[in-house]
Amino acid sequence: MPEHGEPILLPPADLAAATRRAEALIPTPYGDFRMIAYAGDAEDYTPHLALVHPEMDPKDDVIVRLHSECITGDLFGSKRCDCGEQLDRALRMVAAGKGIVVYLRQEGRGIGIINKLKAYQLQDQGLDTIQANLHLGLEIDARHYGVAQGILQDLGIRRIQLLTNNPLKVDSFGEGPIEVVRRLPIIVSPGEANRNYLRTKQLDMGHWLK
Ligand SMILES: Nc1nc2c(ncn2[C@@H]2O[C@H](COP(=O)(O)OP(=O)(O)OP(=O)(O)O)[C@@H](O)[C@H]2O)c(=O)[nH]1
Ligand SMILES: [Zn+2]
Repeated sequence: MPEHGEPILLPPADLAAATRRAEALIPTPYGDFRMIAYAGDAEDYTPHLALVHPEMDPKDDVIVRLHSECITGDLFGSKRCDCGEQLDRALRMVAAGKGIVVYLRQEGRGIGIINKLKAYQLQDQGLDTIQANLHLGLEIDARHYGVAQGILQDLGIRRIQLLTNNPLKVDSFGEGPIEVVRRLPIIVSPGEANRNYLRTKQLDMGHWLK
C-alpha cells in the first residue's frame, strides 16, 4: 500500500473488454430508456451503463452523450461542477432525439471518488482542479473512451452527434470505426461554486465553453 502522500498507481484500465451483461426497461421522468449494463466481469458492481431510447435507430446520426460518473454532481446535485446539470440536459436531449447516454464509471476523471474528495480538499486550500490531481501524484485526466466506442459498436452505431465541450473526447474517436459527424455543445451557466472550475476547464484544459 502506498504511504500517505506517495503517488497512487492506478491499475491499467482494460476498459475496451466490457461486454453486454444484462438489460431492462427503465421508465424515467425523461421518458423510457433501455438500460444495458456492460462489464468485463459478470460480478462487476460498477458496470458502464447505456441508456438507449427505445426508438433509437442505429442507422441515424445518433445523438450520444458520453457522461463520466460524478457521484457528487449527478446524484447529489453538487454545485462544485457542471456534471449534474449536464446529465439532466443530456437526458432531455437524448429523450427528444432518440439517442443514447453512455454512463461511464470513470469517477473524478478516472481517479475515483476517494481521490476526488482529497482533490476537492486541496482545491479548498487554493489549488485548482489540475494542480490538485498533480499534487496527489495522479494524472490530470485518467479517462479512456475505448470502452464507449465498443458499446456504440455493440449497438450497431456508426455515425454520431456527440454532446460535449471536451476536445479530448472528440479526439478519442480518431480514425476509429465510429464517426463523429457533429459536435453538439452542452454548456451550463457558471454559478458561484463552479466558476473557477469552469474557468480552469476553459483556459487550461481547452474546453469549448464559449
Ligand atoms: N479529479 C477531479 N475530477 C472532477 C472534478 N470535478 C469534476 N470531476 C470529474 O470530471 C468528470 C467530468 O468531466 P468534465 O471535465 O466536467 O466534463 P467532460 O466529460 O470532460 O466534458 P463534457 O463532455 O464537455 O462534459 C467526472 O468524472 C467528474 O467526477 C475535480 O475537481 N477533480
Ligand atoms: Zn461533477
